Amino acid sequence: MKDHLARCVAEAYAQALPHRGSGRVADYIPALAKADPNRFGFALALPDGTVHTAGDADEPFSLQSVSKVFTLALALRRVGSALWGSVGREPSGSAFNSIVQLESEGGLPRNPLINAGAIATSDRLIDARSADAVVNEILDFVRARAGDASIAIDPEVAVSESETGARNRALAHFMASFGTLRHPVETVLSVYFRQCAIAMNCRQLARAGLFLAMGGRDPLTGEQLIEPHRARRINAIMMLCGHYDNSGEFAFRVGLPGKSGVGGGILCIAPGQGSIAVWSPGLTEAGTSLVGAIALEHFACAAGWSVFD
Ligand SMILES: NC(=O)CC[C@H](N)C(=O)O
Repeated sequence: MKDHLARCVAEAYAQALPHRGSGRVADYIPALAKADPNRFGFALALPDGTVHTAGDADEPFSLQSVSKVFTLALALRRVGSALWGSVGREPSGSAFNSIVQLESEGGLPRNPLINAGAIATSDRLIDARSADAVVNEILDFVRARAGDASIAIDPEVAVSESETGARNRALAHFMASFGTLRHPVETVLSVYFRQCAIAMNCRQLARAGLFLAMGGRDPLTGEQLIEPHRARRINAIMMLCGHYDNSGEFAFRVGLPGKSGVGGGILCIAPGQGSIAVWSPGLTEAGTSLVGAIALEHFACAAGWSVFD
C-alpha cells in the first residue's frame, strides 16, 4: 500500500512536471515576485509518520493564505462556535481580496478563508492578548505539528505585506466600521500579515495538516488538538471556500478539501488517509498554483482518494 502511494506521488509529479513554469507568480506583494516559477515540490504525509516527497519538497516557500487554516483551527479551539458571530461559512464566489459583499452583508465576511474572513478570524484569536503572543501561538502550533522548531516568519515578506497592504487595511477598516472587529485594525493586521509570511516547505506543511485528516488528533504526537467535529467542519470549509472563486473547479478536479495561497502552496486533506502539500509559484487567474492543482488532480486519481466516493 505504501509502495503504491509512493508510486502515486512519483506519477503525479511526473505528470505535472511538463507544466512547470506556467502560470503567473504573484507580484502584488513585491517580496513574493522573486519566487522562481520553475520550482515544484510535492509531499504526502501519512498518519504513521511516513512522508513521500518529490521535487523541491524541502525548499521553504511563503505560506500566505494556507496559514488561514491553522488560524481557523486555533480560533475555533479558543472561542468555539462564538467565532461564527464574526465570520460566515459560505463560499464567496469572488476574489480572495474582494470587498463588494462586505457592505451588503453588514460587514460580516462570507468565510474564514478569504482575506476579510481571515482578518476577522485573527481578530477573534487575539482574544485580548498581544499581537506578538498570538503570532507566537500560531508559530508554535505549526512547529509542533511539523515536528520542526526551525519554522519561522520570513521578515522580508512580512514587511512587504504590510507596506503594500492597502487593500487588506481597507477590508479591516471597513469591517471595523461595522463593529466586526474587537481589536484595533493595526493590531489585527500585525497578526494577519505575519501569519501569511510564515515560511514552510512541503514536507513540513504536509505533516502539519495531518490533524485535519485524523479527526483533529495529531497522529505524530497523539494530542487531540481540536474536537473531531471541528476538524470535519474545517475540511468542509476548505472544500467549499479554499480556493476563492476557483473552489468549485478544484472540488470538481481533485475532490478533496484544500487551501491555496498566492505563494503557490496548496494544502490538501484526504480525511482518514493523509495530508498532501504541493508548491509551485505560477498561479492561475484565481491566485492558486496552476501546477500544484494539476499534480493534486493526478495524485487523487492515481490514489483513488476522494471525499465523493
Ligand atoms: N490568497 C492569498 O494567499 C492572499 C494572502 C496575502 N497575504 C494577502 O493578504 O493578500
